[in-house]
Amino acid sequence: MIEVDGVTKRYGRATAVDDLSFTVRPGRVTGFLGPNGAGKSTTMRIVLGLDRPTAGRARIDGRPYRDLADPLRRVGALLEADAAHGGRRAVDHLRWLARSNRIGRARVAEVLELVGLDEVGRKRVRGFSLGMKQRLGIAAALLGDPPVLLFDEPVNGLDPAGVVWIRTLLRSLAAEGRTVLVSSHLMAEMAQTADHLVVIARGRLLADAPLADVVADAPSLEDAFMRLVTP
Ligand SMILES: Nc1ncnc2c1ncn2[C@@H]1O[C@H](COP(=O)(O)OP(=O)(O)OP(=O)(O)O)[C@@H](O)[C@H]1O
Repeated sequence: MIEVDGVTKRYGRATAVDDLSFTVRPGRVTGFLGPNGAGKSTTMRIVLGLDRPTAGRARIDGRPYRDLADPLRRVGALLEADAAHGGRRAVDHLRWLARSNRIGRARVAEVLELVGLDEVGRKRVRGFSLGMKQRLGIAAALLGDPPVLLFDEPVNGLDPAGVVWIRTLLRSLAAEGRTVLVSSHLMAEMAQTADHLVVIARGRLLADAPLADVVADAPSLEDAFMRLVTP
């Protein structure tokens, strides 16, 4: 479970997140939607302890990120595809992450296979396409087999087969009882992937409801979204 509780984040005089509260529950895919600059990435960074809120707090399974021992075993995240150093081999990047969280080497081979990178694991990351880097980021997120997962725009750079693959993966992670929060601008994709939606704009909560409720009176999720975010 992810709890965001009265979180505000200001950068100077600009308010990126404004007294935001919501809970992401296990066993379903929760889509995190909002226009550019709505505060989605900032919120995810705060949940992951990468940014400090100006007010409020965020918890993962009841604890702030900084209190988690071996955090990769508690929460996995894909924030940006370029997190691995270009000069590193994919397998070494994952081994280094695994070692830092007391995860066995066998799991590295497992996640490489899971994301379809087993054949290129010994290649350097700088030669990877954006889609391959995205898969490597997903492998890192899954490394600790965590019950909580956050994905920021995971289908960026993926070809149509990759988009279907990530949709299937997210759905199966939720079906296994994990907590899955995924941000996206692709409404048609979200309509096929998410069970529940959290919609924000200008850092404020606009909707926290089942997908079916959000689209109930609209021809599509895109229409429902535009209605919600248009002031
Ligand atoms: N480090 C920073 N310093 C100053 N302003 C920032 C910083 N990070 C984010 N912001 C601002 O905070 C607001 C929210 O940004 P954020 O990246 O969280 O939005 P987002 O919903 O993830 O957007 P997008 O969909 O475009 O990725 C924006 O106005 C952004 O310019």
